[in-house]
Amino acid sequence: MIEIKNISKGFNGRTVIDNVSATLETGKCNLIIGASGSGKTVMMKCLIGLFEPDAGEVLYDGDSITNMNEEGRKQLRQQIGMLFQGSALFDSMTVEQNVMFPLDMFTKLNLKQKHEKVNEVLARVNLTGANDKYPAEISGGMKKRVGIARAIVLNPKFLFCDEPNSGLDPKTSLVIDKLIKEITTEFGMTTVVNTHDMNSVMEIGDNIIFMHQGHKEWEGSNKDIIFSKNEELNKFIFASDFLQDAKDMRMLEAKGKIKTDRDMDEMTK
Ligand SMILES: Nc1ncnc2c1ncn2[C@@H]1O[C@H](COP(=O)(O)OP(=O)(O)OP(=O)(O)O)[C@@H](O)[C@H]1O
Repeated sequence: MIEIKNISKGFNGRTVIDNVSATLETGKCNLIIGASGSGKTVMMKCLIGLFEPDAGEVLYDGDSITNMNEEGRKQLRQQIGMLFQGSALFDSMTVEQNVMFPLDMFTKLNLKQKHEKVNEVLARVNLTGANDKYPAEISGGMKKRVGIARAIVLNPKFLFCDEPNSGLDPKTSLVIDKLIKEITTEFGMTTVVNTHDMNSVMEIGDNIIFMHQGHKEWEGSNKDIIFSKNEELNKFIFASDFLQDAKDMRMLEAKGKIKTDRDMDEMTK
């Protein structure tokens, strides 16, 4: 579990994160959503300790990263897996070498053990046999899966995914979303996803934090979102008329006002 307690952060006298508190739960996909510039990336950097907040603190399973010394942070970082926006694979390394990298850096496993671990995580992301390929030889979706394999190879307790669907088609995005959701449950990780992909929000949003102009405007699940009356959230989510119509339909459906396909036909006559 990650607890965010009254975090604020500013640059050059301008507040960018304004007194945000939230609880990011274990075994769940916690999404940080919001328009461009709303503070999602700054928030994520405060969470993983890349930025020092001006006020407030972040607790990992009760331990405050804000007050941790360098050694404590180093140990914590080994429990954190990161999936970067562009996958951030090393182009000159094979898939296997990319996934093995954290094992080389942070463990004393022998080569046989490292091979076993790499093969185990590659199998988990459905990339068995891709060991010797180079990033340039695989698709964007496969690169993300290699990125996920590398992020989970040290069995992290916390997984951070920055825009995991950027550059992917909707079908491949769904595969990546489902994979993130599955491994989160399977390994009991606290997963934090920074996104503005509405499909992801609806698909994997167990706990959604909506950022607006640096503050937490709304919090809820993908089940709550459709009924939210928050004006800013609705403006953000239902930015197109098509989505607004879809929301109206879903609400009628949920209230039992649309019962059959024939009713739907009547309504659209
Ligand atoms: N290092 C920095 N120095 C000064 N201002 C910064 C810095 N990093 C971010 N900002 C400002 O903080 C605000 C929030 O930026 P942030 O990158 O968190 O937005 P975001 O919600 O992640 O946007 P996007 O979806 O486009 O990535 C922006 O106005 C940005 O210009």
